[in-house]
Amino acid sequence: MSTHIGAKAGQIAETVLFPGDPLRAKFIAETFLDDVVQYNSVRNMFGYTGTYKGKPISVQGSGMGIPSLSIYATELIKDFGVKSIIRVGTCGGMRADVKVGDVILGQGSTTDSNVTATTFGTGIYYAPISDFELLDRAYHTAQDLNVPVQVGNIFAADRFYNDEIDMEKLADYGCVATEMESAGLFLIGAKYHVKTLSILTVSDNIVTGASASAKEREQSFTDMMKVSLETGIK
Ligand SMILES: O=P(O)(O)O[C@H]1O[C@H](CO)[C@@H](O)[C@H]1O
Ligand SMILES: O=c1cc[nH]c(=O)[nH]1
Repeated sequence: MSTHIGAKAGQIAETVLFPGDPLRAKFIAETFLDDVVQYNSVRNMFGYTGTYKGKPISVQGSGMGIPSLSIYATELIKDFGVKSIIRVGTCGGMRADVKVGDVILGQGSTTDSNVTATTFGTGIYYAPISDFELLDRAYHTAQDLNVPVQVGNIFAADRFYNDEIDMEKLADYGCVATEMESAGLFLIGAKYHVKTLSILTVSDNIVTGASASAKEREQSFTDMMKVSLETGIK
């Protein structure tokens, strides 16, 4: 048991799917996994281990934002020996052609969070990137499943409600979608030499104002979930 995860040693698989919403973790476990055991309910940040196509895999809620995700990612790695973490998240499309329901693979993540600056000090603008092997696997898995994906730079924002940032300029420089965790996850992956990736579904579009409901965010993004599960067990 760690400070925030009430699992016993050996209860968490080496590969973890990592949605922000703990109810999305519950949905993935109950919908796709066999022989499921719930190992965590501390703070209602649900965590489950089961098997997918006979292979062990865990699903753990991360909460929202880099500070919350960092707690769970660090404990998964340091206290439970996790080797691969795949974020299974929602995001806002930053261009009009990035539509609700589209699946995005995070190649790298730009951020306004201080985590990169406080890790390396003044003048170093570290560029957090995902693990290429996981990215490559997810890309080809999506092709096999006939799920169209876009691959790109994810803007991980510290604030969900934010009119201070020039999102148009970021989009012009290649940012595809915005969410709140990827840069923190990729940074922790680099620190502990653990594989990390973000597989995201567009839940709304910040240019057009299109939006999915909370129920859809929790349950209906099954393409992303299948790509994540297949990537996780390969
Ligand atoms: O749906 P999740 O995975 O929580 O991801 C997105 O949704 C939350 C904001 O509504 C933030 O955590 C953001 O990154
Ligand atoms: O963090 C998020 C998640 C979804 N949509 C956004 O615009 N931001």
